[in-house]
Amino acid sequence: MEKSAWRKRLKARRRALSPSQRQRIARALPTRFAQQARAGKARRVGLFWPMPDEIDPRPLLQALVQRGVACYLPALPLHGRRLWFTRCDARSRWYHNRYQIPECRHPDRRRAEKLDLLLLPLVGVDRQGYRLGMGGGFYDATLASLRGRRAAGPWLVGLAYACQQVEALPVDSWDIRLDALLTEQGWQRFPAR
Ligand SMILES: Nc1nc2c(c(=O)[nH]1)N(C=O)[C@@H](CNc1ccc(C(=O)N[C@@H](CCC(=O)O)C(=O)O)cc1)CN2
Ligand SMILES: Nc1ncnc2c1ncn2[C@@H]1O[C@H](COP(=O)(O)OP(=O)(O)OP(=O)(O)O)[C@@H](O)[C@H]1O
Repeated sequence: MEKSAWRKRLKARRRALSPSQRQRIARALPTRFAQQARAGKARRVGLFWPMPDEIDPRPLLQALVQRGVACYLPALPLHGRRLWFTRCDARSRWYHNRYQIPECRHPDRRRAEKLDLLLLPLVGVDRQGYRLGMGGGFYDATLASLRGRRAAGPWLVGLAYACQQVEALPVDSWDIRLDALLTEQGWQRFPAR
């Protein structure tokens, strides 16, 4: 099956969750997140503002900011696909990007390489940690510089509903593999290559 067919199937799965299920899962994320020692130690964490049907990281964002962790949200670049990550705190100025996703402005804007941990949105993920996104190629392009020297970059953690994981997805040469996955069922670590 092609990536486009997988996207359709997996988007339908996450769309089927009820509002009360979504809310329960979102509220439990701060506790779930803290159950992994490496996550608890991260000082600079990249998250995302949810698009419709995606898992909602906002309760986690709020909990981390309160705990003094520096949190960052993706911002689309003017040209190309390499995302910026902008600090999210009381000083941030909010606006909507061209996909109507909220983004913020802040003097502290950095590249993914300069985060300790990056939570990635996804449409699907497989047993090996290969990720299927919305098809924009943004995260793949953002993380391409880390290919082969992953020790230098952030810990790459997919954040998704458990129903988004499947046995195996089609893989292209540019696809990045996740280090771990966090779902409502807990943490899963993928073996290093
Ligand atoms: N929450 C969140 N933020 C994110 C991403 C994401 O997947 N989730 N991205 C990850 O790359 C980037 C934005 N990527 C996007 C890629 C494609 C479309 C897109 O095709 N939108 C269509 C509707 C898609 C649909 O409903 O199927 C559109 O606007 O017409 C939107 C955003 C950066 N921020
Ligand atoms: N490192 C890269 N070099 C060249 N092209 C790339 C790179 N990364 C992604 N692309 C391009 O991005 C397009 C979309 O890729 P893909 O379908 O794998 O995106 P995705 O992982 O689903 O999206 P996203 O990362 O935004 O969530 C591909 O057609 C490819 O041309």
